[in-house]
Amino acid sequence: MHLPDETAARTAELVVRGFRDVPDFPEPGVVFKDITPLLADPAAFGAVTRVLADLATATGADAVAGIEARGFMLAAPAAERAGVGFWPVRKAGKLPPPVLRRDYALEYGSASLELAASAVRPGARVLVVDDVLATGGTARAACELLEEAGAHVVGLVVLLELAFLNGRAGLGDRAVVALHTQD
Ligand SMILES: O=P(O)(O)OC[C@H]1O[C@H](OP(=O)(O)OP(=O)(O)O)[C@H](O)[C@@H]1O
Ligand SMILES: Nc1ncnc2[nH]cnc12
Repeated sequence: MHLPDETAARTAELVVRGFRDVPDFPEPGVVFKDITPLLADPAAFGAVTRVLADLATATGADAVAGIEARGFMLAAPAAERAGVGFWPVRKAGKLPPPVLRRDYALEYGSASLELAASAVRPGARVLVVDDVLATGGTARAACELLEEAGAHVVGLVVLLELAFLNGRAGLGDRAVVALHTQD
C-alpha cells in the first residue's frame, strides 16, 4: 500500500498546514495535534478524504473502519467516496451487546474500544483509518478487534504519524501509510 509520489507530497503539505500544535494538552508534556483546522477547510478535507478513498479502492477494501471519534470524521466520508461500507470501532459503553472489547494504553492514558461483531462479515477486507498514530496502542486494539471478528485488515492509514513514539513497532507486519510523518 503506497501513494504516488506527487499525491504523497501534495497531501503531506495539506496535513502539515491542517494540524495545529497545542502544547501541554491534555496533560503536561504532550503536544496535542489538533485536526480541526483541516476539517474546517473544505478543499483540504475533500482532498484528504479522496486520497483515503483511493487507498481503500487500491487495497480492494470491502469496508473502511474508523476509530471513535476523530477516525470517524475521516473514515466515514472515505468509505462513502469509495462506495464501500463504514464500520465504527467505538469507545467502550456506546454499542449495545454483543460486542468484542479491547483495553489499551495511548499516549495520554488508557481506554477501551468495542466492535459489534455482527457488523463484520468474516473474510471481508477492511482498511482502518485514524487521524494520528502516536504510541500505536489505539490502532493495534482496533486491528485486533477487527481480526478477532474475522476480518482481514489490509492496512492502517493515518494522516499524521508521530514516529518518535514508535507506534508502528506494535503493529506487526500490518501495512501502515502515514500521509505525513513527524520525526
Ligand atoms: O497511538 P495512540 O497513542 O494510541 O494514540 C492515537 C489515538 O489517540 C487519539 O484518540 P483519542 O483517544 O484522544 O480520542 P478521540 O478521537 O475521541 O479524540 C487519536 O485520534 C488516536 O485514535
Ligand atoms: N499528541 C497527540 N495529538 C493528538 N492525538 C493524539 N493521540 C495520541 N497522541 C496524540
